[in-house]
Amino acid sequence: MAAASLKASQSSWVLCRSATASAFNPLQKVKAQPSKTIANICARWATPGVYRSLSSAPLKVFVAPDFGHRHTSQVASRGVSMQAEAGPSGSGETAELASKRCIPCEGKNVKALQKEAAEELLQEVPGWELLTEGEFKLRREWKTKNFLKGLEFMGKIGEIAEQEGHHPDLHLVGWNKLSVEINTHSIGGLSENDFILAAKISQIDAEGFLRKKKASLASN
Ligand SMILES: C[C@H](O)[C@H](O)[C@H]1CNC2=NC(N)=NC(=O)C2=N1
Repeated sequence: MAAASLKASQSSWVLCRSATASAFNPLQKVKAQPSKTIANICARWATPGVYRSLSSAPLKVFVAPDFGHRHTSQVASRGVSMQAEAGPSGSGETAELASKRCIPCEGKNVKALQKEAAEELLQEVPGWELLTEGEFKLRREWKTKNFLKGLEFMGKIGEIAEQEGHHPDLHLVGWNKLSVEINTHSIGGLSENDFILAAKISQIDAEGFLRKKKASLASN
């Protein structure tokens, strides 16, 4: 699963989540203190994520969903980025998007998203990438445990697509490389439907289908 790379934007909130929570808790807002690193601020939660050590300008960092609790001191002492993987629970924004329903693609209400709007919504579906060569699309890839698990995972995705009446393009190549591409065929581009479908797919508990990926430490 592609690691979620999180964007930091200039504002003053650090958003943390409780590492003990099994399900996603409402994000805990913690005022960023320029003097402390985000790791220290979130030490109590120590959720792995892409942390940026606080420069003078406080940063807003959405902490990626954790994939198992990391040792606090490791995070605090390093004060550097820890690359998290977008997990099944996704962020609070993913859950909100996933709670929506796709609207009929043939309706006149389906609006094509411009690039800026698509990039904004992309922040709510960590792990997905935006393709802008030709028709805009969302794309995500996984390495599955084996070929049959890949087909099984595709089946789960297919069930959601049928429920939503909105369908992705599914590819399973090289026996275990599963990739999903989504856009709205009726408009030849991206609509909110595509992000809703991506969010719902991100909510699938894919643990049983995917090869385990070792989390890695990366410098800031
Ligand atoms: C009739 C049927 O609902 C439409 O053709 C739906 C089916 N699924 C779809 N899926 C996607 N991704 N885009 C569409 O425009 C679309 N249209």
